[in-house]
Amino acid sequence: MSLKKIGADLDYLEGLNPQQRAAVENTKGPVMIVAGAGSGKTRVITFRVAHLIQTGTDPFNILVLTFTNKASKDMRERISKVVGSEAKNIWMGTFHSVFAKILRVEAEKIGYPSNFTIYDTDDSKSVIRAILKEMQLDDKLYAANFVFNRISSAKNNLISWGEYQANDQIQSEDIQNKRPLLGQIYETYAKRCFRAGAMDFDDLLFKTNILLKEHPDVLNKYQQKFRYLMVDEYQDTNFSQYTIVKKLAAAYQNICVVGDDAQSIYAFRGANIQNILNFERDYPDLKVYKLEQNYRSTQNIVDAASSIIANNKNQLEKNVFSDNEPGERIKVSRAFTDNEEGKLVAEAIIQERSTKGHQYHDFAILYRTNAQSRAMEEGLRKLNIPYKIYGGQSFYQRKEIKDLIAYFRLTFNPKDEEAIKRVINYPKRGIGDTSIDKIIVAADQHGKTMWDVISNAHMFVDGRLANQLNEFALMVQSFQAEAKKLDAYDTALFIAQHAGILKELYSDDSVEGRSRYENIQELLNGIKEFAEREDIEEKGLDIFMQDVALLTNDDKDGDKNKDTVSLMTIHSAKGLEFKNVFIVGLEENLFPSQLSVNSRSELEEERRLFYVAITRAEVKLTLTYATSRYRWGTLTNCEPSRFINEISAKFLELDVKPAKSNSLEGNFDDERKTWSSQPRDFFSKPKPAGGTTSAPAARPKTTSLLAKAHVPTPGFAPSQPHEFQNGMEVEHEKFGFGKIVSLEGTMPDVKATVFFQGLGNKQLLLKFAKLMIVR
Ligand SMILES: Nc1ncnc2c1ncn2[C@@H]1O[C@H](COP(=O)(O)OP(=O)(O)OP(=O)(O)O)[C@@H](O)[C@H]1O
Ligand SMILES: [Mg+2]
Repeated sequence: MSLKKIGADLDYLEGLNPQQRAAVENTKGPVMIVAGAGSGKTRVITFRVAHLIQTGTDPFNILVLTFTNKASKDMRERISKVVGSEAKNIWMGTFHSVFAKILRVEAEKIGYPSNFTIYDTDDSKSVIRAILKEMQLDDKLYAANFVFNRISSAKNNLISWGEYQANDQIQSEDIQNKRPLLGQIYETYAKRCFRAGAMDFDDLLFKTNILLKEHPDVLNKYQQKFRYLMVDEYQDTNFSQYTIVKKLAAAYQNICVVGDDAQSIYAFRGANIQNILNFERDYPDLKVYKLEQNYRSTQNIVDAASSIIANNKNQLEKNVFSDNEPGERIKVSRAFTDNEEGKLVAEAIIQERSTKGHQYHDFAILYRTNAQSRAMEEGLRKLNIPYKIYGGQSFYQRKEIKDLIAYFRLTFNPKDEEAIKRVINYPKRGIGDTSIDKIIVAADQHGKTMWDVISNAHMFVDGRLANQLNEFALMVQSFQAEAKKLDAYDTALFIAQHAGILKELYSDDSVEGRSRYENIQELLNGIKEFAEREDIEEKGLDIFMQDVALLTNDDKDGDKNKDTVSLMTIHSAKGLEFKNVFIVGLEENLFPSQLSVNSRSELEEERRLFYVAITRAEVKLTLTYATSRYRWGTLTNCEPSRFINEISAKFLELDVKPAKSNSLEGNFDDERKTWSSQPRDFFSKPKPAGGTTSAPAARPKTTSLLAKAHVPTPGFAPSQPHEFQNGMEVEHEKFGFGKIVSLEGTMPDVKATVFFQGLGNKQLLLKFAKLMIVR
């Protein structure tokens, strides 16, 4: 055991049970903890790092890999409470952010500029679409999404394009699937990215593997540097990540991984449970610690979670118990529509908050898909409940933000072809698609990059186009010159002004235009904050840009201290905990998702997702479902999820208000508020599977009233006449309340002109606008 630093305080060890403490103090050699949710795995890593530092390890020698940026930020904060400011020197972050940082230092060794661009998923798909167009391939057979996933999965399994093409099994698979050209597309894609000095997300790991494999000196350097490695959420690592960890740990073998196979929810992205099993094989000296006590949740929640996961065949055996109070039963609530579900959750939050003394930040609403947040938001807004949505469309994914960032990217990496394509004609400068095609053809013909052609335009194209390109090149060069002199904020402002973006957005005084302008201001404010930070020395825009492609909404802390309800998908809730949790949309074909119900392995993954969701709750858990909901523009009948049925009845309390027309009611014992004599049949529905209809059988007699108050009218189902009329008062998700001025066209393309207070007339296509009738 390592020596205690003189005077170091080791009191924190008191906050650990004997198994946790052993795992914390045993810092040498390989350690693995596979244990259930809430058993303190993350706590062990946190305390272990603190302990290493308190007993004399240099924080620069510690590498901790977490699943989200937020997780690493929280962990660092907790460690700093024990070790003070030394905590900032720990290498800690997601795989992507840590290895992007290392690649910036080492990029030239593998032929990349150190200021390489990180292509996000949109950029990658745009490159793929361009390639498909050039190769004149059927974009249904070779859908960009499909091709992207195929390339991604090859990279995550460390298969280069050369190996892909040479692998007989892969080739025959592709031929069988009538897509024999995937290998060639992969090759062109990889070369295109390389020519643009760009790496996609998967490259950050794939190229790290290449770097460590081909440069033993670099491998050795990082093995010496990272003498202690720790990985949280190890069950969700893919092969590429597994290999990096294995290589780095090879010299000292001080590696500690923690995870829970029952929470593996990223198989669709290549995560491989095999990595847990391999670990035992890789390190024969492995010490395995068992954590069995759940400290997070009430007994009811823990036992219900165990009863759910027991339905999965494939799992490692674990015991879990809670010493906390038995707690309340899990509440199951039914709504008739998704909008009513939102209302019901909002009302429950108000009530729970006043009866339990919880604050808004103690509540989380978890859903399977981002689209479900709309109904929740509406419910919360109506009761003035403050909330924050995590994930979803990131601030950094908005068009105007990406446009300005593309100018920044171009400034530091003029080879970046996706950035060129994005802004060469934005704001408009008369360089249209035909001109862009000319640039690409010239670049291909001469083996040059697009930037070579643009910056020497007169050598490659003639006349007017050459002049326009020359002007564009001079502008970018002026940005480069300013970036050398100015700090991040002044450079960014200079670019926003001189590229014409600020003026373009300022002159658009529509609601959307104004909000885009505000978003640009918000980005500039963020850059200003960065430039004014005192804890960093280099304040150039290039430094700010390094991580920007990896940032998500959740990393913006604007409202960190606000007391808000959290809304997020279950995938983003991993590792988190809240006193009071709502899991909404527990319906067949939504959760479990429609695509998963035909295969055991996918259904088991959905069940693990449900297990993750349940185990986020500390004291109170509510499950909700709607009997009808709008999906893809039509009202759809929904059945309660099979997952509710899988929870043993003794853990549940049903709150399904009497509704004579609903077949569920017959089984519900209203007085005892519990299961009837045939609990397990309770949710097995005799009704036909969720077909689409405008008058679902399960809806209550009050349908017409509800329709006026909450339900989007089924008017925009293509085959039906709509219910809108001139003069009707309606509500729009974004524009608020308005009045229909006129209606034109026939279904499904009826266009409504609606007058909104303060905004004037707006034309909306009924089939997309999701207008609700108020009166
Ligand atoms: N020995 C302990 N004493 C008191 N509280 C503890 C102890 N161990 C863990 N906890 C608390 O229990 C909760 C769950 O711990 P933690 O988040 O580390 O679990 P986990 O195993 O990482 O969960 P998950 O699988 O969901 O990521 C946290 O609030 C943590 O502070
Ligand atoms: Mg954890």
